[in-house]
Amino acid sequence: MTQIAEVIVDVPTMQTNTPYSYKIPAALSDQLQPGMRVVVPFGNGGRKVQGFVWQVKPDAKPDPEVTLKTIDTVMDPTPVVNAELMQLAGWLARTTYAFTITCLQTMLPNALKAKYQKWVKPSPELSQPVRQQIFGEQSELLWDDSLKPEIVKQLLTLNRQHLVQVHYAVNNQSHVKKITMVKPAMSTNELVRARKALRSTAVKQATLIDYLIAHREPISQPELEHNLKVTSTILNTGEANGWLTRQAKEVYRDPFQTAVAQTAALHLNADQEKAVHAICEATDQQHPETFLLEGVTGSGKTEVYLQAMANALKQGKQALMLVPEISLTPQIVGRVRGRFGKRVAVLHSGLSAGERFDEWRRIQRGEAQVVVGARSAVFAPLKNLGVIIVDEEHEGSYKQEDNPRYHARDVALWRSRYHHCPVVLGSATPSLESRARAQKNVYTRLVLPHRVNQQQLPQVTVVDMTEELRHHKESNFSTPLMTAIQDRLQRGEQTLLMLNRRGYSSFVMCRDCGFVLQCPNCDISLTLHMDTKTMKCHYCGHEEPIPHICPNCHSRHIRYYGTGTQKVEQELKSLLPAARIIRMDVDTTRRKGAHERLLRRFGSHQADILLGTQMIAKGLDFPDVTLVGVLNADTSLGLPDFRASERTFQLLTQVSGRAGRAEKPGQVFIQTYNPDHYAIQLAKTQNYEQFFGREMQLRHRGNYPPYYFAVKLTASDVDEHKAAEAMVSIVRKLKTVLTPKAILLGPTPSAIARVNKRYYYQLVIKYKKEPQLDSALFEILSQAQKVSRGGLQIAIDRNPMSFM
Ligand SMILES: Nc1ncnc2c1ncn2[C@@H]1O[C@H](COP(=O)(O)OP(=O)(O)OP(=O)(O)O)[C@@H](O)[C@H]1O
Ligand SMILES: [Zn+2]
Ligand SMILES: [Zn+2]
Repeated sequence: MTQIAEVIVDVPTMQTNTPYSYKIPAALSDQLQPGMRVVVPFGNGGRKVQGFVWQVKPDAKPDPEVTLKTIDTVMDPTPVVNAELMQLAGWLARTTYAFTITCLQTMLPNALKAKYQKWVKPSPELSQPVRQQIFGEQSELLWDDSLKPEIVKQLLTLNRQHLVQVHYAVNNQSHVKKITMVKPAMSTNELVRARKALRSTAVKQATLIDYLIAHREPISQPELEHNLKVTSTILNTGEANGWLTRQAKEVYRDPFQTAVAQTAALHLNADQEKAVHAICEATDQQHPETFLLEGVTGSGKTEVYLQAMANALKQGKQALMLVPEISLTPQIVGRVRGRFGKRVAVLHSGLSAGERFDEWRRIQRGEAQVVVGARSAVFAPLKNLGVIIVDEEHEGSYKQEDNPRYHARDVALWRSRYHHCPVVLGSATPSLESRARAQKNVYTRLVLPHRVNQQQLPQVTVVDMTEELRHHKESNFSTPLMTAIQDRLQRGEQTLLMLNRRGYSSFVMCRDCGFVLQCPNCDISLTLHMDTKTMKCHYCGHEEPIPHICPNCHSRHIRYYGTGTQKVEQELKSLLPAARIIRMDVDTTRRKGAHERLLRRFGSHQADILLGTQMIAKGLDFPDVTLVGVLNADTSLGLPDFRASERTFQLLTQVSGRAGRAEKPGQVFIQTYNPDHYAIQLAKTQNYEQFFGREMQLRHRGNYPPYYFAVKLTASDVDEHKAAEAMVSIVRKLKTVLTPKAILLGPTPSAIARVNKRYYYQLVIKYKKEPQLDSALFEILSQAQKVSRGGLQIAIDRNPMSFM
């Protein structure tokens, strides 16, 4: 009998969902558990790859015909993926058309992801002079970016001639941070004796012994050195003389730069009370119920979440709260920390890899009971969930755009079934999908129809910009909005101005020939960035200097078009020289913590106006903001996508909701060229229910989600022909398995047909029930794997956020 482990291996060019069998070496025989990472040989070259133990079979009877390879080493003392997450990975792979290995890696912090080092070593046949020239005295060489191109070229040739051998090593990147702790190693009496034996000139040593006599508890070395003003040399002496011992202690990196004041639970109003009660009951009865918490902006949804989470903790359970792009909502994180203090772990992309790894370990070891995080935090290894919150559940950022293309909301629902705990989906503007499910009683609807403290919703005015443009030219500000801003400045109240970023970036155009500078790699024009004085491509990152002469006709009449946030800021400064403005966009928030700093400055009244992109629309709760202006409501409306109206309505409602949240009433101006569009008209009255009814009718008529399911397939290749051909043959294949009721859109070139030198073709399938679709898609995927070395890539996106 042999001990065998089924291992999911990490081989990008040969992915499959089937695990490979490996022999377990005797040394690991009763150590190996599912969910541990291992290093295994793979393929004929004996190349080393990382894998996850999927299953351990203690008494397998392997096929005698097959010689099994043996596991090299194990990388973890305990499993890094627990039983629940293993099961979840399998489910994700099946439902998102992804590979299990990709799913497993997505669940783990980056520090635990495989990193490979390529090493090269000389074969015995390699001549001594060449060996000396390339390797010197080293027995092998790390093959990385630092190698000179000549050497790389030479190595490639030698490799083909089998005169050198390349092998891969798996690198463990999970560094645990440690500090040195110092503590006395002698009894007080012994230390007193040692003190007496010192020469009178040994002042520093005397200080150290005095300290050790007075303090028996360990202290960190840096702290001790700082307190006593001694150097490490003195501590070395102390250790050599046996006065003290030093020991490394594991510490966590602290991702929080600021402390927050503790808060107590607020007294709930009747609607909040009802909601909290329902959620707590589901937690207490271990009922995996899904709640849709539909509460207007400023209705106190956060307080409902906090009290539901507190109840879960009281039951000895844990709570998970997802927020969209957390770095964008530091206020929310502050509130959770204010209520639960050190029990909170935070996971988001703003953390360094080390900080993230430490937060993850605190969760895994059960040291954190509350987790707040963005999309991928839905995989936090909490073992005993009592409630899951998905705040702003309609947000598109919960859907991952790359493999595995999962939606965090779906994962949250899966985990709720696993843990038998409720999920709360909260929003002022729920996604149509969720609201439709509540309609069918699949979800339980909870409603907070009023703002807390009986405050009114803000008064919204829609400004017709075509009309405005007749009076004055080319300003970003209509007269009523400008008057309102001036009024706020006089009263010392604050203003929020939002610029709809999409399709609103600046570009340059030649006034003589109309030439617009395009990205050489993508079908999209380059964006002007004044801070770096460059033209940038937002898709592939290409960058070049701003042209001063037209590359096409050599004219000098280049015009800088469009109004990015920078331009609006300039105009605002010239119109209102006294106003203090904070600008918030990708450029001003790139540095770590910048976002939070800017918001703190605004919150403490160091500015009158916060001007920003979509990132200021959500979650902000500033009592003195009484005016909100939307400079261009239309750009998101103009997108040729079925969700364009929904997105626009959500955005306008959310941003309007930032005004008048405390005692003072709020006012909103929405500038638009489509004043009569229903999404804008209904955002004006913040009438979600009416918008829902209207939009559902349109979706029904157009056979769109949520009435239909959808899958989007994309084929891309550097050769346009190959991409198109692949799509055509996929369509041919699909037509043989689909029922006549399925609706195919395409194949067509994607909205941006070329990105980073690759051409994209797509197909959208709308369907209600297609029993054979899944298996057909998996077959397409695995066939694409086999030919993918040629460059063709196939992507499958179930329930895509857009059809573009
Ligand atoms: N029961 C209550 N009593 C007094 N104040 C409350 C109560 N509940 C919430 N608040 C306060 O009301 C304000 C708005 O609440 P909150 O930010 O939770 O609203 P929200 O529904 O999440 O809004 P949005 O969707 O607009 O972000 C907050 O400052 C909060 O502290
Ligand atoms: Zn590009
Ligand atoms: Zn020109």
